[in-house]
Amino acid sequence: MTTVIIEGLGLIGGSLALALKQEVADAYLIGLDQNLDSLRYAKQNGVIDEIGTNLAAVASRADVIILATPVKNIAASLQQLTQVTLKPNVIVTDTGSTKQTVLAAAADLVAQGVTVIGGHPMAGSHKSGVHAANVDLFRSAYYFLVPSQNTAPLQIARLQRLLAGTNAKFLQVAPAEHDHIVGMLSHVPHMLAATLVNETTSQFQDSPTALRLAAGGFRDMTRIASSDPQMWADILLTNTESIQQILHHYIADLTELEQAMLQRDQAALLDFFGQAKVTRDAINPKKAGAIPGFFDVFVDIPDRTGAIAEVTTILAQAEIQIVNIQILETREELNGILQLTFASAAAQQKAQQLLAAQQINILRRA
Ligand SMILES: NC(=O)C1=CN([C@@H]2O[C@H](COP(=O)(O)OP(=O)(O)OC[C@H]3O[C@@H](n4cnc5c(N)ncnc54)[C@H](O)[C@@H]3O)[C@@H](O)[C@H]2O)C=CC1
Ligand SMILES: O=C(O)C(=O)Cc1ccc(O)cc1
Repeated sequence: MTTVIIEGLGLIGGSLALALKQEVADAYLIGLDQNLDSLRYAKQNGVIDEIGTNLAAVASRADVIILATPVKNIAASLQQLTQVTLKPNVIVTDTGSTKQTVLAAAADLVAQGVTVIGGHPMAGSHKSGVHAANVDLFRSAYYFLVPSQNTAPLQIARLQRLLAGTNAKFLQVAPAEHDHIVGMLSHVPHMLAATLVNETTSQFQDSPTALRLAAGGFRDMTRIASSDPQMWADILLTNTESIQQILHHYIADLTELEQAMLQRDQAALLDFFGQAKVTRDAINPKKAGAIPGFFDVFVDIPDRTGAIAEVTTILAQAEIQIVNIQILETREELNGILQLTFASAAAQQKAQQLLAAQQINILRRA
């Protein structure tokens, strides 16, 4: 039996639990969470086998311990584990979005000879909680592994085998390198998304309905502003240095752009937007592994009762799982657009074929 403890049964912990169960035949999962409803839901739905009381009480039984709470709590749990006698071969890993803080908090545990391998799956969602957990969440996404000093390569290979059910692509990096990469690709973009929403709300204070006019670009850029505030506060407080450096570059870039505009420097403006377009066009949106790694189908929905149910029934009958469903109100007087998100390219393609066969109008994009 492989006993796995997962602390934090939210979106990420819950999805990892499902992937582990699928891959590791003898896995026995003990779940811990401050939210009792999540624990009960996880037990009732077979996500875990046992509800744990507290980490210190169950840790000595574990072959693997996965910490999947917000980052500050991960650091606290790593400290807590120094007070427990763990199995000699145990692997302690986490899913936190920042790694220098986590690995620094693990130093005492590592000094005791415990294997600590930081982890960070680069897939997720703006949704949270165990109800949003999905066995396919990490498929084809990158999954950073950040070993501590002196980690035995055999232990890294063992962890990768245990996590093989995620179907993720593992990538080993050092803590500082990790924090800089995700600072650029994830943390600062989240700050910009939230700033866009807050600044716009504040400027539209006297016309609260103006936000409804937001077109596709604003919606695309701000989806991630719906993410969990606690998680993002922790991320900023634990990757401060990398984020500050990146922000300095952004401020300089925006100032330069402002100057080019004020000086009517058309060549500089064309160069600025041209460079961005060339790079953005080269990112293949269908290529998995980017954040968030989702596969969308956009459907034209006539404004009549039951139209959405027709679409979802066709997909349900074919047992195609919809990861997310959203009505886009980009064209208010016309038909609505239904955005259906699937977990894989195969599911996306099958859905497209089935809907088209039923004369449902598939749009190339929203
Ligand atoms: N949401 C995302 O897209 C991604 C998140 N991560 C990281 O994974 C970790 C978990 O994130 P999510 O699953 O999205 O969050 P979540 O909010 O869905 O789940 C976190 C879970 O931890 C529990 N929890 C919070 N504080 C606790 C404490 N002190 N003791 C016990 N349980 C506690 C909560 O009740 C919740 O069930 C975070 O460190 C986050 O930075 C990593 C990759 C992607
Ligand atoms: O939803 C999105 O686009 C994300 O950016 C998901 C995400 C959030 C936090 C991470 O540490 C990694 C991935």
